[in-house]
Amino acid sequence: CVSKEVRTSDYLYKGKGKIEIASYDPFKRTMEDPKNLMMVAAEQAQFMANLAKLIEANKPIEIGMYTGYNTLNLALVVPENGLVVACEINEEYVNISKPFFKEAGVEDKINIRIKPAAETLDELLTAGEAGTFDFVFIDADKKNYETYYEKSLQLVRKGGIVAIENVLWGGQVINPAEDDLSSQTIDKLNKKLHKDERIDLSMLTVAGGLTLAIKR
Ligand SMILES: C[S@@+](CC[C@H](N)C(=O)[O-])C[C@H]1O[C@@H](n2cnc3c(N)ncnc32)[C@H](O)[C@@H]1O
Repeated sequence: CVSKEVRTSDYLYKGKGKIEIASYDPFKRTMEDPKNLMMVAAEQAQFMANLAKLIEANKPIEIGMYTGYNTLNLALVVPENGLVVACEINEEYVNISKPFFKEAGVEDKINIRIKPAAETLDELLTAGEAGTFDFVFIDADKKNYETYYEKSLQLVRKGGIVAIENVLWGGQVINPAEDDLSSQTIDKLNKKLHKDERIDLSMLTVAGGLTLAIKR
């Protein structure tokens, strides 16, 4: 999520950290939304786009698109024949995203699916697309994180990356309260990943905590 402390972020954004497309700045537009803390930090979006570029991703998935800032970053690095599948449940957010996808000239590289993300992932699996995706960014409802992780791991190829956002959840994962289901779910998933032989794991203290699970 975006840090409330903007000074160091502003310093990082100077140069190539942040996307501004002609007159339309998706980051600025999203900052006008009351839920803007949900947006990924610009330096994190940049990092993940570079990572996707590094592994030559041409089929990423974003689970929880919100206003599309990170999806746009991904769409800009996939090749001409690439396609980002963007999962979002809230049509209002999708409508905010569309003008800047169009202005950036990447609207044809983004397949927005407005429905619960688990359904979209099942559709992709049923369509025989297991093992064909390169990069998944999980950033939606916490209670379904484990489901998203399992389905994503099936969908990515060997060497593909499943990135998971907010894995430190404000530090609450260290000792989750009894009534804090989100922290408990994330903590359980973090512990599972530490023992998961199907992946190589890297957990970064970027923003709210970012896990990179690389499929073996
Ligand atoms: C933290 S925001 C995503 C931020 C976005 N990745 C970005 O970087 O700007 C989480 C989003 O997930 C969406 N969401 C919540 N539950 C969902 C579900 N079951 N399926 C699809 N999207 C969902 C919310 O509407 C919200 O827009």
